[in-house]
Amino acid sequence: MADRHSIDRLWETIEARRDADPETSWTARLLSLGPEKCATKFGEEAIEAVIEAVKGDSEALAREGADVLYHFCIMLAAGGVTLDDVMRELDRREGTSGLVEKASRGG
Ligand SMILES: N=c1c2ncn([C@@H]3O[C@H](COP(=O)(O)OP(=O)(O)OP(=O)(O)O)[C@@H](O)[C@H]3O)c2ncn1[C@@H]1O[C@H](COP(=O)(O)O)[C@@H](O)[C@H]1O
Repeated sequence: MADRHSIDRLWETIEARRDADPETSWTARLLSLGPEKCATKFGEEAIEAVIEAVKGDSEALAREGADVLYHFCIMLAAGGVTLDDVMRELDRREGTSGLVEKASRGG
């Protein structure tokens, strides 16, 4: 099983690559393109994962899922949002059913 904290290490790597040479780092190259391009790239990767999910190819979905998580972190980093910000929001929601939350909004 993957280390629970591998996404934390990935985030640290992304932050460390922020000012790296775009010729030698894909991360630095993506971030140098700006928030819009990074968000577009995330959307493309998400669609590739959707395609594998619909096809029912679980190995391909796991690979595309990794691409999605990496490019999600890139989009956050480009937009000035940290992984901790997202985790704090998840923590805040922990224990509240989506059904209860939706009902509280009249849904
Ligand atoms: N997790 C990743 C990771 N996941 C995906 N990718 C790259 O994201 C790129 C996606 O580009 P493309 O859209 O061209 O590829 P594609 O999705 O296959 O699309 P098509 O070829 O079908 O068009 C590929 O080059 C992948 O290698 C990643 N690049 C880097 N990382 C992590 O980031 C670290 C730092 O990488 P560098 O910044 O490159 O040093 C690495 O050590 C990894 O831990």
